Amino acid sequence: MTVPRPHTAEGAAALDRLLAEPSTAVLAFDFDGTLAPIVADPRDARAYPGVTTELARLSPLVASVVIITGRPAGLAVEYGGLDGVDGVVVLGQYGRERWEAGRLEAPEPPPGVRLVRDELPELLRRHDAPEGTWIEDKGHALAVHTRRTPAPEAALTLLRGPLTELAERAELTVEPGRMVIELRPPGMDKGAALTRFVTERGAASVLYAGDDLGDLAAFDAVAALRGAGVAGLTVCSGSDEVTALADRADLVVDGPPGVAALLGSLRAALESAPPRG
Ligand SMILES: O=P(O)(O)OC[C@H]1O[C@H](O[C@H]2O[C@H](CO)[C@@H](O)[C@H](O)[C@H]2O)[C@H](O)[C@@H](O)[C@@H]1O
Repeated sequence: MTVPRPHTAEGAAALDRLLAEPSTAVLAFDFDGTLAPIVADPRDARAYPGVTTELARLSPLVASVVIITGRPAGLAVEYGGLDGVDGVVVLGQYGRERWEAGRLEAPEPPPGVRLVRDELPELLRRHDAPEGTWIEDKGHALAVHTRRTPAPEAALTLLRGPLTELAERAELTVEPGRMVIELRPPGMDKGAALTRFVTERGAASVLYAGDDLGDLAAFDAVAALRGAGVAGLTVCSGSDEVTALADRADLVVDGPPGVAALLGSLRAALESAPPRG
């Protein structure tokens, strides 16, 4: 199984560096839509078959494997079976939380989160949110999901204005995503989280794979890291729902099955590489 070739020169150079010097490479992944297929109920999301095993085999071959997700870190660990991946780090809630070796670090949520928690049900009633609209309370943030309504895009359009107004009053950030609008604390995003982690590890190369609008900040971070001499490869887990990432990515694969295949090909290439030295 050969590793698919990125279609950009920068991406191809980063892949070559990653394969030549894996011990200085960071492999970073989003969770939903990238490692786990999108499902109607967020509580049913699980890693695509084979993904966790491939991550576990890749982890000792590279500097670090890190998951950067909008999910609470503990939930991503549970849904992804990530406690079976030695050395993995999970940066949850867009980088506010850090899970590593079974320990979770998280700051207190800002007071605006409580305000949103208190007001959101009444706001949805007042604006006739359709049947199927669902509030996901993530402790540090709240997400309003419309995937299970009869017309998810129309429901998002209906709620976008009122949710933005509430977020402003609560001094929170609006994070749009796949059939979801999240109200979350400002001051951190996946780009800042990725930059901090790559710098902490002193990596010479980074691969970042994502599928949703929240991953664009990480793509921006990869571009900035290139300017600082870190070889960067962006991978889009492609879908019909979000096209903005495919336009920016060095490599586009076919959703979580494509990501799983990419992991397998990387692992096979690294395992078969002759020892260096
Ligand atoms: O950063 P991610 O790991 O991609 O997490 C982003 C959000 O993903 C989840 O919602 C999305 O996946 C659900 C399950 O497939 C799907 O039902 C929903 O429509 C998607 O928006 C999650 O529920 C959010 O908390 C995450 O922030």
